[in-house]
Amino acid sequence: MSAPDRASDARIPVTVLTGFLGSGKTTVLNRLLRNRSLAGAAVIVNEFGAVGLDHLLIEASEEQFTLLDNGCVCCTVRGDLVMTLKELDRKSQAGETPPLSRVIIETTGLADPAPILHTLMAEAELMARFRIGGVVTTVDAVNGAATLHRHPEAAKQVAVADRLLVTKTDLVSDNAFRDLRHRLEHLAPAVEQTVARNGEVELDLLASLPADAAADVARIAMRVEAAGHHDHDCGPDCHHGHDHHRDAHHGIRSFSFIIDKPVEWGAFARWLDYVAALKGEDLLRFKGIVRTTDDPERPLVLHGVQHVFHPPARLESWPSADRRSRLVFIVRNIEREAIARTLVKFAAIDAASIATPALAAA
Ligand SMILES: Nc1nc2c(ncn2[C@@H]2O[C@H](COP(=O)(O)OP(=O)(O)OP(=O)(O)O)[C@@H](O)[C@H]2O)c(=O)[nH]1
Repeated sequence: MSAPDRASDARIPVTVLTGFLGSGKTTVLNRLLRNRSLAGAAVIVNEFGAVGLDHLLIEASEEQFTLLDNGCVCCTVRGDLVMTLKELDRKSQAGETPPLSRVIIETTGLADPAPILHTLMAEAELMARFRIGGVVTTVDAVNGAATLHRHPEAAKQVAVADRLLVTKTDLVSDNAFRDLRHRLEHLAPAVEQTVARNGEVELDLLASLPADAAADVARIAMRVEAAGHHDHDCGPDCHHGHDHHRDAHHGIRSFSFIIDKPVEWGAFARWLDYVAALKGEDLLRFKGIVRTTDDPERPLVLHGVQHVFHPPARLESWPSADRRSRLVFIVRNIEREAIARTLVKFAAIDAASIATPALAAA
């Protein structure tokens, strides 16, 4: 099928928002969604792990929001993505939801965006209604260089970008920032790099991406290929040649804890310091929503990305009826049981009040 003439292209743009674990995708998304021009946008979020927290932290209405948490959108739930897009379009055309102006897909931090783009572009029926509205990739200035070195998915995310958003520049030196910029220029030549501090981006970011930006399959393939060939200096920790599906069996995995009783923050914070110090590099991502004894009605939201633990943020109220503490880990070579033992020992949490999601649901 030939693509419609761009000048009169009335298809709905689909923007892919990607970037490695904890690099700031949700922070950027929330900032974008506050913009009134995105009122008619739908958001599809794909989460890695059994217990997702992003759906609680994304400031989108229920009507706007779809969570795909049954697997990764670049492989196992590609079909779900296609079905979700078709359903969003159907509802909007039938007048069941407001007219659809745009779709934003937030990938998991481990996703390879190229297969996602290929999936969308391969569906003629879908492409009659939607167009690829660009790929925006967040790169964390603190962990970015090491992550690009160790995780080929991260390099691919950069390689297919139409815009790079460098986040957390407030936490690094000018030299480190300059080095990262050079590295990004190397991986994605001629792609504009923008600083996005705490998610702050220009209001028309998505509209400013080139029309049908990433629709050139050959260009995507070339860039992804190039990204794979740049890291000649891989060290022993490099995961080149291992896609995340194999990594899921060779080390990268997700597990969660649900804690019934409120936790004492002092002990809990000491436990976090301990885990970060001991497991930092292999603790790829930690997210938590925590009920503390001192203020149980206002949960704390916690984010850790490798060695960096961001300051906890206090919510004014619980985002859903479930008021139990929930902790999500995405790790490499760390056993759930090892973390569970430290929770009991350092955070002084009664082992009986810690559950796996499956047990908790029972
Ligand atoms: N200091 C600082 N913190 C930031 C910045 N951008 C994001 N963060 C923090 O980084 C943490 C992770 O941000 P998220 O937006 O959840 O990252 P993400 O990419 O959506 O994470 P995953 O989807 O889990 O991979 C949060 O604590 C954010 O507040 C920034 O520019 N500066």
